[in-house]
Amino acid sequence: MNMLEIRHLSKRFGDKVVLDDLNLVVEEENIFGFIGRNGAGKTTTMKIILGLLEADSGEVYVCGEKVQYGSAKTNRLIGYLPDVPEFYGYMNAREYLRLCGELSGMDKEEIKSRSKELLEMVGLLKEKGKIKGYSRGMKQRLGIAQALMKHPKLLICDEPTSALDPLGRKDILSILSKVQDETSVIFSTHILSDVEKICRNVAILEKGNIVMQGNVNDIRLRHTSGDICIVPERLSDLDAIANLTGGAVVDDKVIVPPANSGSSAMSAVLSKLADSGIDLLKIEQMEPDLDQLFMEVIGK
Ligand SMILES: Nc1ncnc2c1ncn2[C@@H]1O[C@H](COP(=O)(O)OP(=O)(O)OP(=O)(O)O)[C@@H](O)[C@H]1O
Repeated sequence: MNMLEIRHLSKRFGDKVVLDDLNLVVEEENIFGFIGRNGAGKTTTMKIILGLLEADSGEVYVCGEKVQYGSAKTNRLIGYLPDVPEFYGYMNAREYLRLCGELSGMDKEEIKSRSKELLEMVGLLKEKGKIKGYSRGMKQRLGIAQALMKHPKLLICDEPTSALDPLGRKDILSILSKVQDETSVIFSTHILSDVEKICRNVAILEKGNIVMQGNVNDIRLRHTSGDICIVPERLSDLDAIANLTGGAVVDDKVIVPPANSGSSAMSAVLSKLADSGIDLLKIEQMEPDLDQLFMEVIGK
């Protein structure tokens, strides 16, 4: 079943078109990366999915159920972590989760056991202090726990790592990796290295539309330049390798473009080097990282 289906969604604010006939399907899966630069329309899309914002046209389905603007019915299926989660600072984490559980109609025992389980998962079980003393990373972790209280089928996280330092980001990524066993996650961000670490599939939102979508590894393979990078054990062998393969010396490696190595690039290069007696540290086909791809697809 599709966790999320967006059909022909359009939204403008005044004259500004933010979403322009947007179509997107997120299947039941692990972690889906929703990528777009600042102002691309990620938060707008999420607010429409949550029924908090009215679309001009188009439809959104969560687990096959149609989202109605102003109705919270489909939100029982969704856990939401906003980009800047708000809390009652005078409470501690346990009190806050208890309040969230009570407001959503969970019974006492369930609240107790689920809170304990989630606080343990996000590393806050032993934290007794008030939320007002929490770091941003701790608040994001508590936000994830709160969003998961009612075992949602889909967790939507709006830029959960953007304001965090590298350690805080690492914590959140590792928590989301654990969450995926139980819940599909949509993870919006403009930090592509985070996406590469945990997402299997991605969609890139640009100018109100999805300009690229698919499996991260397939996308990388599709866009590989075919260049082969060769790193010799001895730098003195660089020129000899370049001569044998038709490549060029770049810093401490040789880059062989595919045109010089025929259709089966790697085996052609390997056979040219086979009898040379040159020892190699590394030989690999180069793949672009998501940052490069992102710049390519948004035309920068
Ligand atoms: N209520 C509003 N009224 C007018 N313009 C709005 C409103 N909400 C969003 N916008 C505009 O819509 C565009 C998309 O905003 P949105 O917050 O969805 O982007 P985003 O991809 O989430 O960006 P960011 O990464 O900066 O959060 C922006 O140009 C923003 O200024």
